[in-house]
Amino acid sequence: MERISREMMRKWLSVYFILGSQNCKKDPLTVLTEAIDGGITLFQFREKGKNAYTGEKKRHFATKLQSICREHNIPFIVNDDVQLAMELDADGVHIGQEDEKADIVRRKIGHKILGVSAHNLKEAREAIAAGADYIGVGPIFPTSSKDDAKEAQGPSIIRSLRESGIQTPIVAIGGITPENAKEVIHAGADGVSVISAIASSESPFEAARELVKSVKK
Ligand SMILES: Cc1ncc(COP(=O)(O)OP(=O)(O)O)c(N)n1
Ligand SMILES: Cc1nc(C(=O)O)sc1CCOP(=O)(O)O
Ligand SMILES: [Mg+2]
Repeated sequence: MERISREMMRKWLSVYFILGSQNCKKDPLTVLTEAIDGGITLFQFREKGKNAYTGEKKRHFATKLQSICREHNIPFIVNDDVQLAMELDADGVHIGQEDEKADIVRRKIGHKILGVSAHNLKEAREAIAAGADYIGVGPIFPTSSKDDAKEAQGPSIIRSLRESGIQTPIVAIGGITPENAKEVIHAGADGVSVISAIASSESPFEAARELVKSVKK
């Protein structure tokens, strides 16, 4: 397996859905299936926070979500837990500034996809130097899905990273909805990453479809 190309990475980032059991009003497997039918392009397993599964329950839950992704050719990314990603032979890992160091993770995962969170130009440059395939930039808008989220920076952070010469694929995250998704794409993001816009929707299928439409416009 080779490192993913930037072109393919940009396509996969288009509508990137993140989910954990704690985010769902209904059965998470149904939510993921509906979201895939609605057109999501990438999936992240993020099982953390209050009442999150741990140990064998977490692993078992992850394998169920991974099977659904495999059936539909949607790459499966694991948040934070590099060991789980390797055990499951996931397609990649997403880590933040408080997680294991990106260069160490890159060595552990070989050519699997590596996503790294960055909040400014310095972090973005370091992530890229360490081998990130994409960077996750946020929160763009206020979010209630992450307890320790930083202050929202608005789409201008994406524009500023692009103007500073960052060409690595970027996905915007935090408070993104079908209504504001266009703004971050116009600012230079390759895609949008969401939890609540899909997971808290009455219809994850419709929500995903609306996001796909907004990102394409
Ligand atoms: C696509 C994407 N971007 C950013 C994050 C946030 O990662 P991190 O800062 O490590 O925070 P947690 O998600 O681990 O709470 C992400 N998960 N995905
Ligand atoms: C997981 C995560 N990371 C963020 C960051 O800023 O790095 S914001 C966030 C939560 C995104 O959820 P929602 O789409 O419901 O706002
Ligand atoms: Mg993290």
